[in-house]
Amino acid sequence: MSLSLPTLLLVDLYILALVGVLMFFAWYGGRREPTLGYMAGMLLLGALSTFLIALRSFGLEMLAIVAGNVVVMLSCALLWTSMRVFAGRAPYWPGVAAGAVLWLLLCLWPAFLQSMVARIQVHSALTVVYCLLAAAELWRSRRRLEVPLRPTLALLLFHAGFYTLRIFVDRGAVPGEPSGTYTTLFTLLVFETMLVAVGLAFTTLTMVKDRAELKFRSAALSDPLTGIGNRRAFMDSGERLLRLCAERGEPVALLVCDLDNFKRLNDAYGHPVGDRALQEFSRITASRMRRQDVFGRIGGEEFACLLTGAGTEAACQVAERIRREFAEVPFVGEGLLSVSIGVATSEEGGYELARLLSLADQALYLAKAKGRNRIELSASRPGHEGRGHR
Ligand SMILES: Nc1nc2c(ncn2[C@@H]2O[C@H](COP(=O)(O)OP(=O)(O)OP(=O)(O)O)[C@@H](O)[C@H]2O)c(=O)[nH]1
Repeated sequence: MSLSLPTLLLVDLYILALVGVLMFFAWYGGRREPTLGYMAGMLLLGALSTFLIALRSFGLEMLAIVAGNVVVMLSCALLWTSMRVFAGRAPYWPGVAAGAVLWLLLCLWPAFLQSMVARIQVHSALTVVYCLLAAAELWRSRRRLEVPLRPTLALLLFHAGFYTLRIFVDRGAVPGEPSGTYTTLFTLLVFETMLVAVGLAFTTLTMVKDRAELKFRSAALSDPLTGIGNRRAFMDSGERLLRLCAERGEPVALLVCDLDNFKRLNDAYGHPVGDRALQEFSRITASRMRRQDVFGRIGGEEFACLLTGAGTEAACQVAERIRREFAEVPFVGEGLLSVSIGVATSEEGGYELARLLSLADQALYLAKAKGRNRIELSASRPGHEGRGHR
């Protein structure tokens, strides 16, 4: 099977323009994610460069060599910029222009213009540099980005490798010799570049979509005021943790914490002060949690903590530290800040979250009834009276 170069150039032009336009609409019609905007620019400039390079067959050699390659360099630079903005950095415009400017300057030098090998080597080297820069942008931010980057990185490195090979292999069309080898190489090059560009468009779109989903998911699970998990997050993670602990036979304790007289605090000092109290409580309690524990805001001024490996005594110690530390926070309206905590453990409630919550709620109710700013244990065990701690 043989591929005719003019046909391939036509297909290349059509595909890059089509994917570029689709990418443009993905950017324009969506949330104007800049990564997609630069990627659309990369594809549309790619299509334009194919058009300019194809003009060579119509005798417009200089236009193809000078303008065609300037556009290629700008297209590569936009690929790098697309990855750069995805990684959260601003575009670096001198870097974007550098490849195109260098090409233009070299074209002022007749020896360069006349040497096909030199042109191939410079063109390939600049392509490799932009691809490696794009890959480096993703690689340096790989931990922060939290979405799969491997397909994009693989395509960038494959393309960089392909063009590195070209530097050593492609000698261009040798005058006086049949141009068969050069044409085959060039055809392969156009084909590879087209596939990589389309592949990158697809993987970039996927990365952007994955990140948006991640953002929505974490927004749906976190409480914007305190930054900790909300009720849904607590219930989801709590159920998971309880299943794990049940399998291991590990004890678990649940603390349900409710700030005291919170309505009075709000009424006396205003909601912003109430909000600060909630933030302060979250900060103190979060600092008492271990990595495997689950902590969340399950209601307006109600919080819950699931403590792994904790029996009654350990749970009461943690609860008492939280209660004391919160009561000692220097705050407006001295004497107003306090918390009541109800404690239930897997010993009496088993590993069912709803049951543990109900037992801890009963204990909390007892704590409120006994004057607030105290800790009460669930009284569900036979012969066990709710015990107050203060
Ligand atoms: N500032 C602020 N207030 C909130 C928020 N969510 C709920 N509240 C308030 O918390 C108060 C809860 O009041 P109550 O349920 O009567 O509880 P309380 O005043 O703490 O009384 P006890 O629990 O019995 O000590 C209400 O006034 C709510 O408006 C919030 O995000 N910010």
